[in-house]
Amino acid sequence: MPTAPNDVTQDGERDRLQQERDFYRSLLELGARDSLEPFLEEALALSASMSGAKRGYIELQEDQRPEGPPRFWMAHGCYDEEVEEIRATFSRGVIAEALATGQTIVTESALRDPRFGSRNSVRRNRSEAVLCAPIGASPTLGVVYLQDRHQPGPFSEEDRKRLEIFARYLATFAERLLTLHRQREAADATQPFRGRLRAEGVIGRSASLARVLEQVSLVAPLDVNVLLTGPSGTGKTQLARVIHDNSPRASHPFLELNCAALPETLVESELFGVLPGAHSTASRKVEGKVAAAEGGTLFLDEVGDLPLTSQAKLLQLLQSREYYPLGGTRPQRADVRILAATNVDLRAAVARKTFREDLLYRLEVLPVRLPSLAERPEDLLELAEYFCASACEQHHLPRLRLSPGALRAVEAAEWPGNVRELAHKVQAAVIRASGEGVARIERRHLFPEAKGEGARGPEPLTFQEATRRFQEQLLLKTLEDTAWNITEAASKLELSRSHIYNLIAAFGLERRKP
Ligand SMILES: Nc1ncnc2c1ncn2[C@@H]1O[C@H](COP(=O)(O)OP(=O)(O)OP(=O)(O)O)[C@@H](O)[C@H]1O
Repeated sequence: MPTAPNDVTQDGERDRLQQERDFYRSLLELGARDSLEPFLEEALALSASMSGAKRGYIELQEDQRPEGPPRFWMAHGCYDEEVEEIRATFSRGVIAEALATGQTIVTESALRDPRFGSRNSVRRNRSEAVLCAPIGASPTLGVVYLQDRHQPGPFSEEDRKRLEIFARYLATFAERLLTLHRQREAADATQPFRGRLRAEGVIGRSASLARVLEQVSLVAPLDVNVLLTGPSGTGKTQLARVIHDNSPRASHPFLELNCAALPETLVESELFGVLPGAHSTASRKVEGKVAAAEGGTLFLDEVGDLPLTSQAKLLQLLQSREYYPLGGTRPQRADVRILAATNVDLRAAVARKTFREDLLYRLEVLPVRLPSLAERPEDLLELAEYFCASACEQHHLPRLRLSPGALRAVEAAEWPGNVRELAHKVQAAVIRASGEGVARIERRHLFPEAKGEGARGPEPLTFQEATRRFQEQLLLKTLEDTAWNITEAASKLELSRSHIYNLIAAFGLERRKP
């Protein structure tokens, strides 16, 4: 039966109302964000889906310095590795104009627009339809920049009005988040020492970590031995590397020897090398780690497991800077800095006579103690988010996020294996969640072994959450089945295309790389 014109109008109105409802719901979720990265990502996806834009870019200028590079930015509609390139080619001319004037820029074709057509970035990027709205007015906090529509043609007047209203909301949210960010940065106790050190991979902002970085900044430039102590998995090896990287020896080798991983008979040949004829199987010269680290740093992990005979030889090396390779009769000179680490109490080992006291004094000229995670709970969430992002990058997965429930579970759990255990748990959760095709890591992905309620128990599913997950999985499957053809997916699911875009943004779905 043909549809009556009235029905068509009613359908259109219903669709419009539904879209509006979806939009305000997404806006509410956006307003509840408390960190900048997910906020920018969702804000941009929403702006793009609202206007049917293929690509987009959003930036916030923290200090209102339009001439400097933006502190926070995000691109949409491209893979991670394309972002840098795209960011460089997005029209700086259009963005700069919107930032400087506080006015929305809309053009059918930036390429043919006399205001922008001569700009290199516009020509390189062959920018056609562009819509760029400032976020906030006096001061302008940033811009949302949209380019190229899924449908041919320019952005409409309606698109412009909607983006301007949206940018007004964004300004309020962004201001709150920038203030929060500034407060957090001010609360970062490690900040004063990070300026003096190259320690980018060392995550955390607690006062205990700051003390460690302070000590490291003092010992790194000096040519003294350092003993790193602290429980297993707290970052001793990582810190040894930081000491080396920040020392005058940084351009020379950094070598590591795990004293516990080798049988007693091999430790010395690994350390000092072997000359031909040293024993029945030594037919050629084997270089030891001390020689290989010449001019650089040798890190002895689990030094407490070094056999007593090797301890005597190490002591000789530390005292005289000389050593004998196995089978050698002439001493070799060595220019090597020794860093050592232990997670056992070496004083107790001295008392048991399994570790030489004179060696301990030589090694711990400057001891640095790494705190356990329990001593710095304020670093937990940042570490978890960092390991989540690096696992996604390492496994070439779309960017997953830890749900609020998962983050609460991280805080509530105990981490006897410290940072290493946390890193492994988060990595496993990333793999489980991506295997299920969901975009958020839940508590059950982190602690699948836990049964029942409690800190590590699986999250009880509300009807609403179960429905949300079902929708997310169904949408993702349909998108994959249709090779992300939005029109086809919309027709299969009997939804409007804009509804599909809204859902993609709301669930944070991203197309997997082929
Ligand atoms: N503050 C940190 N920021 C980021 N990663 C960290 C941090 N601390 C530790 N890690 C990571 O945790 C893992 C374990 O750290 P590391 O091997 O340095 O610990 P360790 O104290 O030497 O352990 P062990 O005593 O077992 O030798 C490594 O992958 C390391 O990169």
